[in-house]
Amino acid sequence: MTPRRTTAGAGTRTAIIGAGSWGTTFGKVLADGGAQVTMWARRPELAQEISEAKRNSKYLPGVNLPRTIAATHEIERALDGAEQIYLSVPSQTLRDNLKTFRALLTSTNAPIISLMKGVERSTGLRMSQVIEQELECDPMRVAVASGPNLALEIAREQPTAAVIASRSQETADAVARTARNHYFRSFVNTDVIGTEFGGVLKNLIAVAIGIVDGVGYGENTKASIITRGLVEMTDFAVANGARQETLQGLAGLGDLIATCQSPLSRNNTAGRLLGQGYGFQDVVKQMNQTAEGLASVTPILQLAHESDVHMPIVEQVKMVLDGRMDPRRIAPHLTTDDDTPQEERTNHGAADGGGALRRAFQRAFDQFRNGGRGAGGH
Ligand SMILES: NC(=O)C1=CN([C@@H]2O[C@H](COP(=O)(O)OP(=O)(O)OC[C@H]3O[C@@H](n4cnc5c(N)ncnc54)[C@H](O)[C@@H]3O)[C@@H](O)[C@H]2O)C=CC1
Ligand SMILES: O=C(CO)COP(=O)(O)O
Repeated sequence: MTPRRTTAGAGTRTAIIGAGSWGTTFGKVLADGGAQVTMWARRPELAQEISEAKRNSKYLPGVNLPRTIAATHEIERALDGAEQIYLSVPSQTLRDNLKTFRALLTSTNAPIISLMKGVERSTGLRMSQVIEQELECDPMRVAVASGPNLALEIAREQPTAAVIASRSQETADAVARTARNHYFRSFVNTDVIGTEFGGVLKNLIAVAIGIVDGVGYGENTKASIITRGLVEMTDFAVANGARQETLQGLAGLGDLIATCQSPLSRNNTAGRLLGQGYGFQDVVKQMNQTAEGLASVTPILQLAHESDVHMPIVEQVKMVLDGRMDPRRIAPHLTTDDDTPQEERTNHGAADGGGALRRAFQRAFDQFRNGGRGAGGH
């Protein structure tokens, strides 16, 4: 079947900063949707391979990239005339990259879209917050993309969906029209917090699932951890300003299923090595791609503590990473939990006595008070 070339985003000039597996795959998604794509690769030889051979053999072996895709190691060329700018570097390197490229990124009003799924280890900030802080830019210019998006499957043009979130509906819509083709469809929402935390938190549950796999436990244990993991994700995200329904969508449940089920997942793979008894340092050495969950565990638990959210599964991941717990003891609940029967509760609005409702009113009041802009929490 001749792929139907979407017209909505056709011709949009896009730049992608980061030529790893996801940046390169997303460049293919955009180019296959008719956008003009110029990638920035740190290494000149990688830029050359992408531009000339239309390959990225290290990250996407066997995948032919669109003939129209270009790449350069010169950031000025990559950003020249870009109408949309996508960021796809490891989360822990974002701030330094923004500092390096600040002048170029602040000399344009092009939307900046985060493709990343981590929180900054030193501050606990989400990627959109780091962008807004480092560039001192209008939050309405910033969007994030997330969802069940294992890069290699998408690079092989297997159909999937994503969600584009921005506080600006117009920005989200414009990006979704560009990030769309016959095998990739973007939905939109305005819950940046929920969309980002969905992508960050599913990585932590995926590490737990990998541990279970490495230990050799079966589907019951995995299903219990995925189910209770979604409760932890939603409790945490709602307590930090997200909308509950976002965690039940593509960026939460959807991505959790994909990442927990797939051997393609780097977080799942890292967990499996831990479950097999490898120490944290050995796991890091063996991972030749980014496993964001390993760096997000500590800042997320710090944020959970500050927002009084109990995350027994994530706490166990931390204990395994620190060598304080035998991976074979991992369970959907902390074995140190008291033995009082716990209500299963999946309605997160009740998690904190209706606090979610109170926060929704607070957010509306903040937006009213700030002339339509949200509270500092975006
Ligand atoms: N790979 C996937 O399936 C997906 C990944 N993501 C997210 O995309 C983001 C990027 O990850 P991947 O592309 O998967 O990682 P990767 O490990 O495949 O590639 C990382 C890229 O960043 C480059 N890099 C490393 N240090 C850098 C620095 N200091 N400055 C600039 N570039 C640097 C590497 O050379 C490499 O090209 C992560 O936040 C990840 O969670 C999101 C959806 C899917
Ligand atoms: O985010 C992803 C799928 O949506 C990729 O997951 P990993 O980072 O665990 O490989």
